[in-house]
Amino acid sequence: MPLTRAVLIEVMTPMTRVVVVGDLMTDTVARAAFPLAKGSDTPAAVSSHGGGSGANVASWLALNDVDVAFVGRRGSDIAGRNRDMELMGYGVDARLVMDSERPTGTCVVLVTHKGDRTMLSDPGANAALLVEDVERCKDLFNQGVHLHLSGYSLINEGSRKAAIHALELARKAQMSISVDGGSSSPLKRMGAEPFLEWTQGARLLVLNTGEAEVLTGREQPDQAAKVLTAWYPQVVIKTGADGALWYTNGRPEPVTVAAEPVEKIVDGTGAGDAFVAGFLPPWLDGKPPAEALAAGCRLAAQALQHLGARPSLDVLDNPIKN
Ligand SMILES: Nc1ncnc2c1ncn2[C@@H]1O[C@H](COP(=O)(O)OP(=O)(O)OP(=O)(O)O)[C@@H](O)[C@H]1O
Ligand SMILES: O=C(O)C(=O)C[C@H](O)[C@H](O)CO
Repeated sequence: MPLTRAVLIEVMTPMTRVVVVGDLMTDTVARAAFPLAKGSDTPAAVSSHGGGSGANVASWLALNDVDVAFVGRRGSDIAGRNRDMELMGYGVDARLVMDSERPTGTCVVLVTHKGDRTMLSDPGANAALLVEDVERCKDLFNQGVHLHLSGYSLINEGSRKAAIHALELARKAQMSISVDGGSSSPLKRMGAEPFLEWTQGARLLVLNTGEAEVLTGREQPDQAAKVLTAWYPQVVIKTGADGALWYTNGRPEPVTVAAEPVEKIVDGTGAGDAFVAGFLPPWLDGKPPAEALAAGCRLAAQALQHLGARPSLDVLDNPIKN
């Protein structure tokens, strides 16, 4: 290829390849023998980690050398500063708007010694992501770039308009779009219809089995995937210890891939987000779905083997640790 000025500029200024719009949290993980007896003083291992589904996907993508930008909102507190530094440490182009009124989102994750979990979420600043915040990052929305929208942003009423705006910008720029289901309980409270309507035009929907059942009423993931291809060209359903499946209309059966064996599950938090980050790059490169599913399962298996939703960086060991 002749080395024209245009080629040189392209080589020298790598374009953002994936834009993630979504939630950013601090996860406080407490590992203990649950359930707790009333009035008990139970020993627990408590640690603080970066979290939030959107930020998790962006971090894992950056760790895997994908040019990625993250659009979200944080508080003007130490937790927010740590999260900002952490994202930059991973190599994410972090476009965080600072909220002077709300704290950085926090999620208390209670984990049993077997790795089972319950999460208590306070979205904080995430619930105030504005249309203007997304509009300010308009430069990121270009043809050839992929938008991954964290379903939490759509489900949360406070950030919904901003999430819908991001989808509109991406559609206008003819970007490919993937959306995840957020979480089954709030999705159920919101109802399937609005979710299906707002996310029209997405090329890929990624769900766990609970979210798939909420959206379709089908308990069997393969059945749910078939129903969903009436709305989306491609559907991926994460099936926990079974692995994951991919389906597109017209195929007799979904492509399924078994989960990566994990000897000891330490903490399941963020395994689904790691799966998405593992799946997207080969999928965007046009690799066969089985290959992309396997890459998703591999990254999810990594996430299952440590505490917290994404690997920690040294920045979290600073004295300003939250
Ligand atoms: N027991 C397990 N053994 C191996 N891999 C697993 C296991 N559980 C989950 N995974 C991997 O993690 C991926 C995501 O898990 P899951 O289907 O539970 O989605 P999720 O509900 O979004 O996850 P999470 O809430 O933990 O982030 C699965 O597709 C699989 O690859
Ligand atoms: O594990 C999950 O289901 C999550 O979605 C966890 C979130 O990504 C997040 O880390 C919680 O703040």
